[in-house]
Amino acid sequence: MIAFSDMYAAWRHVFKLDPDRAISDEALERICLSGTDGILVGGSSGVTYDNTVDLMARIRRYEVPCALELTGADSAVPGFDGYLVPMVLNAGRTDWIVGRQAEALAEYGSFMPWELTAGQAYLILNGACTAAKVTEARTDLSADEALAYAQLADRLWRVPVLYLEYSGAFGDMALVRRVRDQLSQARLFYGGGISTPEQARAAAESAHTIVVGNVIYGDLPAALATVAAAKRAIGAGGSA
Ligand SMILES: CC(C)=CCC/C(C)=C/CC/C(C)=C/CC/C(C)=C/CC/C(C)=C/CC/C(C)=C/CC/C(C)=C/COP(=O)(O)OP(=O)(O)O
Ligand SMILES: O=P(O)(O)OC[C@@H](O)CO
Ligand SMILES: [Mg+2]
Repeated sequence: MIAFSDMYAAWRHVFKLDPDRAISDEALERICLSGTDGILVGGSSGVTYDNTVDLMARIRRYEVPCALELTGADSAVPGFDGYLVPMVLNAGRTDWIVGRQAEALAEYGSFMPWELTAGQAYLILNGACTAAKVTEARTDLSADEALAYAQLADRLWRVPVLYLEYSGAFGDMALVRRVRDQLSQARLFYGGGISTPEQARAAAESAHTIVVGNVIYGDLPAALATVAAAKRAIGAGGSA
């Protein structure tokens, strides 16, 4: 069996599916057979055990790797290929950085499949997205501040995944590249506003892994077209 760390280290393109949003069987089949490297299951609100287990079971009809972003102990469903635990570096309150995670681990840590689990340091840079609002993130960062948060996660905490989150808006690719270029060991995930092949390609040339979410629900053909574009991108994806 392939280790989870080897699995996500090979991801250049993933789709993010939200358990709280409806998707037809036909659309799900096209997503799972698209050639994407993996499916991330996660959302900022309305994620429950029932809607997560339901979505996982539907994705499991296909061979595509599938990981869960753990946003609450209540929705920690067994059976995924891997688990990512978000910690929001620029959250307004410490409970979104380490507090809620520590509370969940105090209660359920002995049940954690650690060999399938990785920490995921989020830097949220679009103040209008749900995750920014929920965590009261300080998103008006200078480039130097963003780079400092990235160094903290990568070099001090040695978190294996750093996630630049612009959910709903296409981000600053020059900044994404600067962050990637200074990383020592973390893999850089970029997500936010990718809805065209050109954006997918630019993002895939700037980050190691790109995450495509909302466009799935608004324009499925556009979402599917991001896969080939990311795979054609030159450079970044192969190495952390
Ligand atoms: C694995 C398993 C079976 C274990 C069993 C034992 C068990 C229950 C262990 C507990 C595990 C654990 C450590 C849980 C901690 C969970 C927790 C409270 C984590 C904190 C998560 C966090 C910081 C959430 C804030 C929001 C955030 C960063 C979400 C990430 C996902 C995201 C940004 C999705 C995009 O959201 P979307 O809804 O699409 O947003 P838009 O509206 O902008 O589109
Ligand atoms: O939904 P979009 O804007 O594609 O962003 C993807 C992902 O980063 C959301 O967590
Ligand atoms: Mg979304």
